[in-house]
Amino acid sequence: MTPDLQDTIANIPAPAPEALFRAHLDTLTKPLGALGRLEDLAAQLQTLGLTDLRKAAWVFAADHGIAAEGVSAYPAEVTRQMVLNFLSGGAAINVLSRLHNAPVHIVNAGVATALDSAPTLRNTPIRPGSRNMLHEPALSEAELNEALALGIECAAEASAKGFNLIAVGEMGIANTTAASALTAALTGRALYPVTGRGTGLDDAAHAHKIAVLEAVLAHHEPHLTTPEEILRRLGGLEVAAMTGFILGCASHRIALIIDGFISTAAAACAVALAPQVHSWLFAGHQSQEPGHRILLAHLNLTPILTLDMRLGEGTGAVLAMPILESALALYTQMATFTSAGVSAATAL
Ligand SMILES: Cc1cc2ncn([C@H]3O[C@H](COP(=O)(O)O)[C@@H](O)[C@H]3O)c2cc1C
Ligand SMILES: O=C(O)c1cccnc1
Repeated sequence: MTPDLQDTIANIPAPAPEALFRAHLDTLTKPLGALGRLEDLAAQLQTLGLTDLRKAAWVFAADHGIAAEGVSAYPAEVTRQMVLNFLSGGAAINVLSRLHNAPVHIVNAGVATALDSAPTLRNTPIRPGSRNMLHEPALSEAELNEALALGIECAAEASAKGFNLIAVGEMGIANTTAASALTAALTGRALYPVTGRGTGLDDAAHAHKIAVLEAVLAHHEPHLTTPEEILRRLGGLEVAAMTGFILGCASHRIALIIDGFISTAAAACAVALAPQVHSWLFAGHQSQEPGHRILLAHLNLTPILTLDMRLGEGTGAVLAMPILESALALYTQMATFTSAGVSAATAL
């Protein structure tokens, strides 16, 4: 672990105890517990000191060497094409980010073909896509450290801009394959239950994706002994950058809304490296990818939304923002039984 990463992890603050905030929720003019999960979300926001929400989305993009094995329904060049779409404002994440006032920041962590610079693009590719993990680790040690450092730098930038609630998204054709490999390695589950159809594989292509993943894990298995090795061998440039970003944000008191399968795989790596980062995480939604439900359960995170989405980009995370804002508004603005002169529960 680099000194930078060690410092970042050491600086992740502990949340405040929850009891006082739960007690306040119980004084509000509603039956005890009647706001359900909104009460959990409100209490968590309070423990993190988030009393007003300053939102943004960060989307990390990179290509994947494993795409050469035919594991995605779409060609690898879609990664770059979608980054251009993000920059011109036409992707789903752009629409939702505009609607919910969460400006999108795009990071090129390793798209294979060069991209021109643009004001909303951090254009710092580490290498032209990850290596093909069927034959070698996805990243060298130096590349892993660079990608983690890139994420930590982006977190410092987010903090300097004053954001305190950030949706974490990604773009990288074949990255559900990386997420499945990471999920199997981190949870100990078999590949079949954690491998889905990604962008829409048919039965034969899905079976091929699982066979490729079996070979990948067989190749790396003896070396998957630490979270860093798991991330380095089975991850990717945008996954490692997201891992660094999540750790960095938490160290700056920025809460994260994680998105779908890939973003959650990065969060799982972050938690494996630094369990205390967990307090800073919200799960925006549960995607259709079967491995996502398994990974969320492994992380003990309850998704805010279930909309049967399977997109990524940070879309499910941004969609959860109005729910978090609602939870906070209820917590701060509702009258109490005393202030409103409403009778409390009858003791039966
Ligand atoms: C047009 C298009 C837009 C996307 N936006 C996100 N993804 C999503 O699909 C990819 C992962 O699926 P797989 O592992 O099957 O390639 C990622 O890039 C992810 O963000 C997209 C995919 C496509 C085709
Ligand atoms: O769960 C996701 O985020 C996801 C699923 C399929 C394809 N891309 C992303």
